Amino acid sequence: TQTTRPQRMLAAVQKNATRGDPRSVVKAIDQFCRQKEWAMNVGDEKGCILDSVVTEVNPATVLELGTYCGYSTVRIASLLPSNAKLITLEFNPDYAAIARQVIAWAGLEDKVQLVEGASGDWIPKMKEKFGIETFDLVFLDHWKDRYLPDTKLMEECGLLRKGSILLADNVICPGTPDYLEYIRNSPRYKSQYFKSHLEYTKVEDGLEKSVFLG
Ligand SMILES: Cc1ccc(Cc2cc(O)c(O)c(C(=O)NC/C=C/[C@H]3O[C@@H](n4cnc5c(N)ncnc54)[C@H](O)[C@@H]3O)c2)cc1
Ligand SMILES: [Mg+2]
Repeated sequence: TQTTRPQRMLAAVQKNATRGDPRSVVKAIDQFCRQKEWAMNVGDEKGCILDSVVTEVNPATVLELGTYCGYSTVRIASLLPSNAKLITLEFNPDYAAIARQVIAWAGLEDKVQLVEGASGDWIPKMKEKFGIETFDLVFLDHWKDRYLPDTKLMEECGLLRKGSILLADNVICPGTPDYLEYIRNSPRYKSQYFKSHLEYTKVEDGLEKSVFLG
């Protein structure tokens, strides 16, 4: 029977990466996507920008929207201080199952809580279910038409504090026009665009980093 692309990506990790070595997991996925099959991971070029933002923020609490196969989950978690917590939401059970194994291969399961469910359902439960007051960093990389509603939901649920950072993937390609318009014109955010390329291609894309001003 035919395997899926995420299954083939996981096989590449288990074949080429060293257990417990997050950087080798990231490298194995990037090699798979460059040499074998393109997949919608944030990738190595935008991944370096992600790494620099995570390092600069040094967050104690991180929310990732859209785990997919766990590539950015591993990148982020590998840079977190020991007591930090990364919650990642994924509503596709097949992707979630692959991501759990990728995260485990990297040896990061203690830093990551993968929640199988929809962001719209789980954002309002963050305080009661996980004891989260606010998020220091949010990485948005799920369906592009959910960036804006979920950002408004996080505001309404009081999950953002003065200084919380939102980092959004794909603001050019596929594009998130309504989110960009809102976040760049809202007096409650200070935004900065990091020009880059769509993962594994020469097409323009970029990350939008926004600071919540309270
Ligand atoms: C035209 C065109 C097409 C594709 C591309 C290339 C391209 C490049 C990229 O970096 C991309 O991130 C994407 C992209 O579409 N990403 C969507 C990613 C979704 C993942 O998140 C999951 N999910 C989606 N909504 C939710 C939700 N509410 N709650 C919980 N999980 C959710 C899904 O289950 C997937 O695991 C596409 C470029 C241009
Ligand atoms: Mg993306």
